Amino acid sequence: MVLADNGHDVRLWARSEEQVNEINKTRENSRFLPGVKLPDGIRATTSMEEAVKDAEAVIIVAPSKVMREVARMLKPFWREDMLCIHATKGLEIDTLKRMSTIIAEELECDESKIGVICGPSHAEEVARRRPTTIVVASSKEKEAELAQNLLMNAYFRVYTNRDVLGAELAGAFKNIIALGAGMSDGLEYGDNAKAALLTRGLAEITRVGTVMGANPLTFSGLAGVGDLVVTATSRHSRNWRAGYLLGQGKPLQEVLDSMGMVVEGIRTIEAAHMILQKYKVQMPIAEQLYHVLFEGLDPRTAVEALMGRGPKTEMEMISQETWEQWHT
Ligand SMILES: NC(=O)c1ccc[n+]([C@@H]2O[C@H](COP(=O)([O-])OP(=O)(O)OC[C@H]3O[C@@H](n4cnc5c(N)ncnc54)[C@H](O)[C@@H]3O)[C@@H](O)[C@H]2O)c1
Ligand SMILES: O=P(O)(O)OC[C@H](O)CO
Repeated sequence: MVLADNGHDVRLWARSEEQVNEINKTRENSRFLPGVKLPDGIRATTSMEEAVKDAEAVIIVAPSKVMREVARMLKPFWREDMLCIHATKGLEIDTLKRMSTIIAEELECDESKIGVICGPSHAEEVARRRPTTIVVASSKEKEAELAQNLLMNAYFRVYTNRDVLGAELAGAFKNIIALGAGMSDGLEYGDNAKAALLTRGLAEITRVGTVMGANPLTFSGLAGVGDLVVTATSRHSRNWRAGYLLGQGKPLQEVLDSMGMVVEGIRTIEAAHMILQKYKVQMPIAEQLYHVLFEGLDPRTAVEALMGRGPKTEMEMISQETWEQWHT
């Protein structure tokens, strides 16, 4: 919608013929964005070739679980001169790879060709043209600026950032903490507990992101703090809602069945469980969430475990030893 509002010719690929027909005939996507009239400049299609042919830019927004599959479908029609960015907030669980790596592998291009857009932007509000700010990260300054020019308008403000790795990790990890904040709300633990989770959660994801090579400042920006705030507080947030239902004692499968949309945080908690073992970095909140989601731990016991940890300094990020292990 943002691109169409900016006067671009937009083709929207989807796999469901029913949804494509609905969009083209009624200008509405009644399942995901009921009540929103889509601009005439958007043409939906089930043909990847038709969607991508002659395009200047391609934006991929598939759930992380199917990113590889979708990028593989794009490959025959992809050209090196196309701008390619994604908006997916997750990791590949088995390999811990980021989405830009997966896309580059499938398109057989250099990873620096792939950028990411992230930041606090629930589709429900962007589609109603409510003021929104995002960040586009690309290691190529020119490509970041091209994406900025394509997307920016009066209600959609776009910043650039060169730290693709940091932006992707911040976008994926904030879902873990937002899910934890939802769980805290589901347990009716109040505002102090939620503020603590968000603050210490930000410290936790910044710490692990830095060990993995991110610029810590990216986590203070729109991709980190900005998206953490929106995902942990918005009524539109799937991750917060899933956590809320879990905190109320609903079983994981029942929660997933009731959502009807992707909840990236759940898979990212699985990934974090592997990351903390691989990078030997502490992720206490993610670890407790893993025990709750996948090992049946009572959420109240998880909170007791977090509160009962030994005394610490607030400023501790990572040990010199850990830093040297990953950066020398
Ligand atoms: N919804 C938002 O406001 C928002 C904002 C920013 C980023 N994101 C990110 O975008 C990604 C997708 O989220 P979403 O909100 O669109 O999820 P969603 O659950 O609302 O929609 C997922 C879409 O992917 C399609 N899909 C599922 N499997 C597929 C496959 N194998 N091939 C092709 N398409 C397939 C589904 O049919 C559906 O249309 C996530 O990583 C999410 O974090 C979402
Ligand atoms: O609805 P959520 O929790 O998946 O969050 C979606 C986006 O990341 C918000 O920017």
